[in-house]
Amino acid sequence: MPQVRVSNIFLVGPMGAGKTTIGRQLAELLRWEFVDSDHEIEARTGANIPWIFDIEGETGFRQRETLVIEALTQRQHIVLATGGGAIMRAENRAALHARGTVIYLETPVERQLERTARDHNRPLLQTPDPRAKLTSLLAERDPLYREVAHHIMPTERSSARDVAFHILQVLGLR
Ligand SMILES: Nc1ncnc2c1ncn2[C@@H]1O[C@H](COP(=O)(O)OP(=O)(O)OP(=O)(O)O)[C@@H](O)[C@H]1O
Ligand SMILES: O=C(O)C1=C[C@@H](O)[C@@H](O)[C@H](O)C1
Ligand SMILES: [Mg+2]
Repeated sequence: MPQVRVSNIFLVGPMGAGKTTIGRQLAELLRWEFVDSDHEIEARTGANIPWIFDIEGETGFRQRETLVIEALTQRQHIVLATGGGAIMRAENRAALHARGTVIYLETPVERQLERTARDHNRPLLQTPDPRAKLTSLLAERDPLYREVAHHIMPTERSSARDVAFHILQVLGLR
């Protein structure tokens, strides 16, 4: 089968999977532009994510997210870190799958908890039991991450740097 040329890399996965961290490193290694859909939503709205959730609810945030995914996936040679819930809408999954190579950063709940413990910018984790929340989100979303992905990369036992190199290797980019 002829190798398909990779023109974009889209990272999907749960909170704390390392999408932002690994995405930045990939972009640097490839000399491509790095874009983070959460940051883009904040920049376009002029408000941070907790504020958007407070004022517009999760539904308002998801509408903004779909507009941003639709716009960003039309670019070329970008590494895009998506928000953890970006795969919830079928239209987002369709745009991601068709317009780039989608990598699922597969990460167990224990690692997600460790990696998100010090950060309060994730409204869905402002709950008395973040472990239970991450567990139920992953149960609901894991099938969708798998559905949209072209490749699945475990992040549990590797540093962000090693995951980035492994992705380049799998995609034949180094
Ligand atoms: N493979 C890894 N090993 C150890 N730590 C990691 C790894 N990947 C990311 N981290 C660390 O975990 C934290 C969360 O990572 P990051 O913000 O990149 O996750 P994310 O997937 O973008 O989350 P979100 O969906 O909430 O935006 C950061 O402090 C980062 O340095
Ligand atoms: O998992 C989620 O639904 C979210 C993840 C973050 O990246 C942000 O997009 C927001 O906090 C929602
Ligand atoms: Mg992120």
